[in-house]
Amino acid sequence: TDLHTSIDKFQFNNVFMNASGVRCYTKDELDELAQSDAGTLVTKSATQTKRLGNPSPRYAPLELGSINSMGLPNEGLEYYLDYALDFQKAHPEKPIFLSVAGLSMEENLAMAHTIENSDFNGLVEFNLSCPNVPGKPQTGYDFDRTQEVLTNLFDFFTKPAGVKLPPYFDLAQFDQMATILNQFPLKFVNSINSLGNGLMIDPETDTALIKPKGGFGGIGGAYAKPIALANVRAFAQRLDPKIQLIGTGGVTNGRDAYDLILAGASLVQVGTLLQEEGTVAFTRLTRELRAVMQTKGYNAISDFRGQLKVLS
Ligand SMILES: O=C(O)c1[nH]c(=O)[nH]c(=O)c1I
Repeated sequence: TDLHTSIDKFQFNNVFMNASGVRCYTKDELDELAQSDAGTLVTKSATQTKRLGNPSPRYAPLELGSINSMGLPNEGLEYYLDYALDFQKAHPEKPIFLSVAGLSMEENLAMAHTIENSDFNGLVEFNLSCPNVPGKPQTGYDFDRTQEVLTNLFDFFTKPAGVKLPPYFDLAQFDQMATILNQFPLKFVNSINSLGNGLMIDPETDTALIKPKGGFGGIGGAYAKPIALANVRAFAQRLDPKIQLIGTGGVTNGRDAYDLILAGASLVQVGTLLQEEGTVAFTRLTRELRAVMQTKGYNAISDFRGQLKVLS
């Protein structure tokens, strides 16, 4: 069994990669991802200039996942673009993802121009779903703004791109969002980002676990699995087949990854598990996914991608 997969013209030798924001802030972290069994990597969502983000404690592991309110700390777009340009020279066989998360439409368009005018030849992930910047509502929950940002973006942007979406919880929202996304030359949709604005409590002190926003933060890990599966499946059923799915959320073992692929995912991103287990998680996930595929008699990801059955 092999785990090679593709998005558009880009080939990957393994279906696993990191979720943006996890172990991908610095060159050293990115190099460690590149040296792991992951098929590729994505950089931390960038803003035009370096950000320190929210005050700590801003991340906490939970019994069934994690809570984070990092607040978009990052080294700035130039840092990650420089890394990407060096990386593609050294590893032409491994296309990577550059994630951007502008705090305004103007910032997103300015960063898109910078990337468009560069020699970057990988894929760009426009993060429309950061839940943790105080005072900044998520673009992904504002359909008119999403339509506007994508319209202005694709007026000039020609490099391969996709969007990172928040979880939706209503079928009418899947319909509305898919109708918008189908209007644009997107190569992929990455679903889901963390479950926005969760809250967890320290039992010793009756205090919110993390500091920012009175303890409100995005929830990841096993808590997110059923929502991630539904979002990937809903968009796979609604999007133009030219737009492929990246599945993110709730991957703790090979079977969780298998399920996201059944739902329609062409790549599987790992967040909380990677944060807690380290890049060795990709070795275990690869072994476990191969084992599930073997049991089912599948040799390739394409044998079962999107083949979720329903009861008739
Ligand atoms: O707080 C963050 O930095 C963050 N945290 C998340 O859980 N998702 C995001 O897209 C971002 I930009």
